[in-house]
Amino acid sequence: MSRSVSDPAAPALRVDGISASYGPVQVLFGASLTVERGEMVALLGPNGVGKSTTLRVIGGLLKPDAGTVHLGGVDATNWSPRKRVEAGLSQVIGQSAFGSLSVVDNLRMHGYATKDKKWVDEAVEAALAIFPRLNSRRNQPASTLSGGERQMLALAKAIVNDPELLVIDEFSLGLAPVVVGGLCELVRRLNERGTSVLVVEQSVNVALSLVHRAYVMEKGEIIAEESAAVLAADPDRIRTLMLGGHAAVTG
Ligand SMILES: Nc1ncnc2c1ncn2[C@@H]1O[C@H](COP(=O)(O)OP(=O)(O)OP(=O)(O)O)[C@@H](O)[C@H]1O
Repeated sequence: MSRSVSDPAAPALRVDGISASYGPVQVLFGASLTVERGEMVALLGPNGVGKSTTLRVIGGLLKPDAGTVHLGGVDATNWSPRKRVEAGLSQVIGQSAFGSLSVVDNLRMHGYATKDKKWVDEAVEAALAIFPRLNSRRNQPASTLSGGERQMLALAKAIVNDPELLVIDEFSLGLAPVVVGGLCELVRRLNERGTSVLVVEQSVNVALSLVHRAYVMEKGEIIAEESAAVLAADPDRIRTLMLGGHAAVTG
């Protein structure tokens, strides 16, 4: 499926009624969410409620028991992870890199889905230009990078993919606030260029300062959906939701 086949009027991502399990243990119970084109959305919730599992289903790393995943209006539920990447999905999950390869080679490898290798070279340089710190370590093995530098590399890889939809799991984890600020700025820039964004983020403040809209998940279900500005203005409600409170939403 090439990117051009997707429907420009359709949402970048539509997850509809997803249920998923690890062996006999069901983790997701009919979760639904949408990311419109050009939108930045957060998926929030307490630990262990199924946020990362939702991202795994979106990326094709876990097959759902029920429900569908549409990318750009096209049913991608049964697509391989690779086909989803080719359709414009880029995921930043953890800080995985090929440790023995240099920063530059890690970035080049990430352009594998792109046929235009000249474009990949340009994209690698453009991505490195955004991160001078990473650029100064361009020929160093990825295994020698600090945590913050690895997150920069993970986002730089996403840029090389030039994604329609960027999905990020926990980019602020363990990073200094100044680094997180820089990463947020980069995500904003990508979004301004047209990339839609879905982010799972432990820090509610970081997430709400970045996104337009947020969903809150509890026990594998979406229990609230709100504009980020409305949610940010109501710290009591955020606290209740993040502690896992159905009552706060329905009441
Ligand atoms: N590979 C796995 N095998 C079995 N159970 C798993 C696996 N991965 C996650 N789980 C379980 O599924 C549930 C949901 O996990 P998930 O990682 O999706 O939650 P989360 O909301 O992302 O949590 P956190 O915010 O702590 O990262 C948890 O109970 C977790 O222990």
